[in-house]
Parts: sequence; C-alpha cells; structure tokens
Amino acid sequence: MANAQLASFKIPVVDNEPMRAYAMESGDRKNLQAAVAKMESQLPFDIPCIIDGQEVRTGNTLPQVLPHDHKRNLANAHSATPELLAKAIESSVKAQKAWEDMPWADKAAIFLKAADLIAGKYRFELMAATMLGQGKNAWQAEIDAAAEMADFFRFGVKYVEELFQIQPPRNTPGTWNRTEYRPLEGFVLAVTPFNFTAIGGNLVFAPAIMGNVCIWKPSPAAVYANFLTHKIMLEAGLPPSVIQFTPGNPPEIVKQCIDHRDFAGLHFTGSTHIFKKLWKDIAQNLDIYKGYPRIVGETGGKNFHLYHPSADVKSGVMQAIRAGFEYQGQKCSALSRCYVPKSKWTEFERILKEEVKKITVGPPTEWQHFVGPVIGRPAFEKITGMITKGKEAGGEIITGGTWDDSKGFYVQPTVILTKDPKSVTMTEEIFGPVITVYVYDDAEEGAWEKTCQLIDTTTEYALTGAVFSADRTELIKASNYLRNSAGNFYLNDKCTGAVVGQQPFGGARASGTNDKSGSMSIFYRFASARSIKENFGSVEDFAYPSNSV
Ligand SMILES: NC(=O)c1ccc[n+]([C@@H]2O[C@H](COP(=O)([O-])OP(=O)(O)OC[C@H]3O[C@@H](n4cnc5c(N)ncnc54)[C@H](O)[C@@H]3O)[C@@H](O)[C@H]2O)c1
Ligand SMILES: N[C@@H](CCC=O)C(=O)O
Repeated sequence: MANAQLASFKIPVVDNEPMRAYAMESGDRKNLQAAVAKMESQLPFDIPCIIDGQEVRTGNTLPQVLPHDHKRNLANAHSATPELLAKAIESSVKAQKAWEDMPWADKAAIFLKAADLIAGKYRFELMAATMLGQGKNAWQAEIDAAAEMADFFRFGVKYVEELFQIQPPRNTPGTWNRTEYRPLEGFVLAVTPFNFTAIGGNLVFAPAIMGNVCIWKPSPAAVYANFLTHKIMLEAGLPPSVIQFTPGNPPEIVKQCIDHRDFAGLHFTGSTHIFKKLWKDIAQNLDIYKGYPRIVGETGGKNFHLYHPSADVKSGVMQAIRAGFEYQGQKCSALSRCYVPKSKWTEFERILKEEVKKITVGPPTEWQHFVGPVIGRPAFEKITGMITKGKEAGGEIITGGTWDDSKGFYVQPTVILTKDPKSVTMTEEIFGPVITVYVYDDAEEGAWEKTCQLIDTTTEYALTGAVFSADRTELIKASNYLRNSAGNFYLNDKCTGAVVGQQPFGGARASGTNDKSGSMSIFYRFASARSIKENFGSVEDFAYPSNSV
C-alpha cells in the first residue's frame, strides 16, 4: 500500500464518557430495560469464532450461563479447533504488514469510531450483555461496558498520538534523528478475564492500535459481551484479520498460541497463578521464537483500607461497603482487608452492620439490588469455601456469611472480624463479597507505623489500597510506609473505581507487571522502537583529525 501522509493530523480532544444515571422513569432506564428484555427473549445466542471477519461454527460449544439463573445459558460459544486456530494465526500474521502500513490517522479513526458506537448505537446492547452474562447491575454495567470501554479507546488513541511525538531531543548538525514505534514482529495473544467487558476490549485494542495483530481468547464467562465488542470493531472498519476472535478451551487455545514461532506477546488479565504458569510456559519455549515475547499481565489483589482514628467513620464505612461489595467484590481492586482503630471500632461496627442490612441481593434485572450473583459455580464454591475457612480460623462473622445457589449464585455481603491479621481471609484473594476486618490497638506506641508494616508484609499482592485520615501528617507517613504495597493508592477514597485518563491502573509484586492500563506506558510495551539516523552530508575522508601526524 502506498501511503501519502500530507499533514500531521491532530486527533479530536477526548474526555471521559459522561456517566448516565438510569434514574427511575428516565429514558435511559427505559431503553436499557428494553434492551435487556429483548436479549432475554432471544437467548441462548449462538456465538461463532470470527476468523478473517467470517463467522465459523465448529459445532463444539462451551456455555455461558446466566449467573442469576444458572439453568439458562446466555450463549453457547463455538470452540476454535486446532486447525481453525492455526489458520487464524497464519492469516493474522499475513495481515500484519498491511495493518502496520496503514496511516496512523486511519487506525486512530477506526477506534475513535468504535468508541462512538460503544457509547452510542450499541450502548444498551453491550450493557445488557454485561448485566445478563456477567451479573452486573445497571450502574456497574454503565461504568464498565459503556464508559470505561469508550474511555480506553479514546484515551488510548490520544496516548499513542503523544507517544509518537516522543522523539530524540538532539540532532548534531547535518543529521536528523527519529524514533519509529514499530509493532512487534508476530502476533499478540490477548487472554481476557470475565469481570470487565472493557478489559476484554482493551487487551486487544492496546496492541492493535500500535499496529499489532491479535488472537483474542475471551473468557468463557464473558464471551457474549466480548463477541459484541469484536463485531463493533469490525463495523468501525477494523480490517478483518487484525483481531481474530477464538473462543474455546482456555489451556488448549493458549498453549497452541504460545507454542507458535510467531508468538510475539502476551496481554493477560486474570488470576495470578495462571499468569505465572503462562510466563513459565513462554520461558520454556524461548528457543522457538523469533524474538523475546513481551509479557504484560495484570492479576490478583488483596486490597486494603486503613483507617486512622481521625478519619470520618461514617464516610469510611460507606467507602468500605462500596469497595468491598460493589459487583459482588469481583473487581481486582475490591476491598478485602480492613484495618480499623480500636478506639473507633464500636462506632464503625454499628454503622457497618446497619448499612449492610440495607443491601438487597438479587438478579441484575431487578433494579433495586446493590449486590447481584457471583459469576459461576467455581467462584461460588471458592468464595463460600473461603468464608468457611475464615470461620474455622477463628473469624467471627459479623454480617452475611450465608449463601444460596438454588437459582443464581448468591453470596450475602459478608464481613469477618479476625484477631489474626495473617489469617487465611486476610492473605488469600477471595474475589467475592467478603471483607475481613482486623482491629488494631491505636493506644499502643507506634501503632500506625506497625499497622502499615503489617499491611505491607501480609500478602504477596500489591494492587490497590486506601488510607483514611483527617491528619495530613499521618497520611504522609502511611503513603511513605506503603509505597510498594499498592500500585493504585487512594487517600480518603475507596480502593476501587480507577478511571481511564485519571488513575492509570495496575499493581506490582504478584499483582502484575504494572504496565498501567489507561496510560501511555502500556502502549510502549507493544512497540519495538526503531532508531533512524539520517545524514544530510557526505564524507570525504575516512580518517579523523586525531589520526593526523
Ligand atoms: N489487575 C487487574 O487489572 C485485573 C483486572 C481484572 C481481573 N483481575 C484478576 O482476574 C481474576 C478474575 O478473572 P478471571 O476469573 O477471568 O481469571 P482467570 O485467571 O480464571 O481467567 C483469565 C483468563 O485466563 C484464561 N485461563 C484460565 N485458565 C487458563 C489456563 N489454565 N491456561 C490458559 N488460560 C487460562 C481464562 O479463560 C480467561 O480468559 C482475579 O484474580 C482478578 O484479581 C485483575
Ligand atoms: N477499573 C477497575 C479495576 C478493574 C479490575 O477488575 C477499578 O479500579 O475498579
């Protein structure tokens, strides 16, 4: 393709997608209700693989169940066979050159258009798929499938535009130095989680906007929303072989990709143990690859709230409830361990119990519920098993602690009070609506520092954390002590709710490579820079003045 580039284009100014409220009787609520009702009347959806833009049905399907009504399937997704996946990889690698050569402004336009389709024409459909398939209530679906995904695409385009502008600062006379941000040579495998429709979209978008081609292995538990996202990108003009949509058996699909010579990068979000396993598998294969694959992964957390005696107790409790129980605690950033001073515990506990009592739990299609179902049977068993283990370890259940899977996978918002700050529910990721509280003795000498040290050394994770205090000096101390305990650190705000363009997201230690989705740095990971030096002059003599005698 010959590409004329006759101007240095500027992308339109981007901003966060405005959040809609879905208040009673509002037009937005009616539209969303209609989209949910329509989707419910049509399920189960038959989800093909999409290879080179063509729908392919293999006949071997995996179900996506409705978390609030597990006898029904939202969708049945056709699994890619080894032959089909091999074809998908081959076509994507073949398509790489044309995609790489497409002018930047055209790539940008495709994803800006996709963002508009997400926030406009398909907003309610994507939200309905996220509500039914992943068990989100309307507000959580709005945060995720509408706002965050549009933000990822729009801000991503802006960040790449800015990245491309980063050029060598010096040119010696008669030369011009340039940096070109090439895509990786080969394909990127995106392995995406169930809990955010937006993360699925972003894990393929980030490499693709840099000129890479991708194989998308969606989570079986989010496959319908991911399928819609892929269709939207195609409608926006994405060339058909740039992203191949290949659902199927996770270990098999992933292994075939990782065992391929053209494998050039992994973009993963999910649990820590799976990420570590994939990293080791890639390391084992190092000799078969053309280069060193880029490995980008964001994984689990064991996120904390630390309260100082000077903190506003009521506000702190409200923040804890939102952080711990919104979307059933199934955000990687969800609050899981809470450190409360003894002098404030009676008040904190009273408000916490009163407020949690007000929470109703039920299907996302009934609007009043703050808490919905957890994603599926394995999650339900893990969460309820952890509550049992927490009790066995001496924890006292102060709210919730009950569950019901007769129709949907429901776990009551649970608070465990522990005397052992290193007990099982203080250390292991639960990924459900469970908060464990440890009450520290703030009358003790150095209690604040000791509690910070305890937080820092309790788990292998370092994803998110929050400190609440009215005293600036104590905030500063905590911020210094906890510097490495969280990649996203909040002062007097809850530990969830990172917004693209505002709080770049990611954690270190076992929580991931901390490449910060929603910022410029993630895009750099999918580039292999080329330094170009051009000389405007000519050389008349090979010898240097220092050679003269
Ligand atoms: N740090 C972050 O930004 C972030 C964001 C969202 C979720 N998460 C984490 O993700 C986890 C929850 O998501 P999940 O349940 O989808 O995670 P998961 O690890 O079960 O699945 C993630 C992806 O890996 C695939 N997978 C599962 N087993 C595999 C295997 N053996 N081989 C290859 N691929 C495999 C899944 O199909 C899915 O596509 C939590 O641990 C959460 O903290 C982290
Ligand atoms: N953006 C999310 C993180 C995604 C994790 O699942 C938050 O901070 O709530």
